[in-house]
Amino acid sequence: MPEAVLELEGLVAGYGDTTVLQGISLSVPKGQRLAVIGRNGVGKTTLLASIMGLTRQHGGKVRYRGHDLHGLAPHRRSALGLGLVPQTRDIFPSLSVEENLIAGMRGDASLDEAYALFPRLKERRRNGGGQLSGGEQQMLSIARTLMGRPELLMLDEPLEGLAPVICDMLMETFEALAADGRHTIVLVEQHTDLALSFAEQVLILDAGSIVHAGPAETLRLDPSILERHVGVGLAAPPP
Ligand SMILES: Nc1ncnc2c1ncn2[C@@H]1O[C@H](COP(=O)(O)OP(=O)(O)OP(=O)(O)O)[C@@H](O)[C@H]1O
Repeated sequence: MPEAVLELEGLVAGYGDTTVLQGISLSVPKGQRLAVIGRNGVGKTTLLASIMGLTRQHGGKVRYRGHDLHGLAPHRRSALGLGLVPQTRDIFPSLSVEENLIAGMRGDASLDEAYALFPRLKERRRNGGGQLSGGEQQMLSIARTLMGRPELLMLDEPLEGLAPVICDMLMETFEALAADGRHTIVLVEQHTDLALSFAEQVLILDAGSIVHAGPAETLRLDPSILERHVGVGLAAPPP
């Protein structure tokens, strides 16, 4: 059994006095690709934000490589190896692409590496973050997070609002990151078909609780589980 990179035990967390996550337990082994799906507002973003230390933890435990993260600020969690690409694509609009990347750098991370992953960013390196298209901003947000050398990479709806050709390119990038042996990936995604084709394991959240957990294959073979918990089936395969 590979070592667990991330373990949650009865995590209760939310915003101020309000609890959103109602006791989440999970274990993510090193190198796994986990997808988290569920209807709008069920707590997917709150789950990633809580692992990163951006919400109030009311109870339970978050462990990264066996270390209890309770009370640790987000930047300390980044330094340990956690990385979040937020839904809001947090980039500095007034800094250039290159300056954004440099701001996120840690250890032996290099600009060449970011540009090899996303050649488009090299072409746009002198442009301001705010001048980029939605797809380029997402590339920059992902590349900036990778500059922090995360071992646990959490992606919050990275395809939202992007053209299909960009979605395909980003999914290929996630495949490559998952295959390089250095990343454990947690993907929150509304495109259920893409999430299931990427992931090995899937969690379905509803009202802040896990209502289904298991291999992606189970959901591909029995889409009624998705219909029950997410309200959508899978797209029919092409003829
Ligand atoms: N900053 C916040 N302060 C207070 N409540 C919040 C905050 N952010 C989210 N919530 C609430 O927490 C609940 C879960 O929201 P969350 O964004 O985690 O859901 P989600 O599953 O990611 O939804 P979506 O798919 O729409 O992004 C919702 O009821 C939402 O209104």
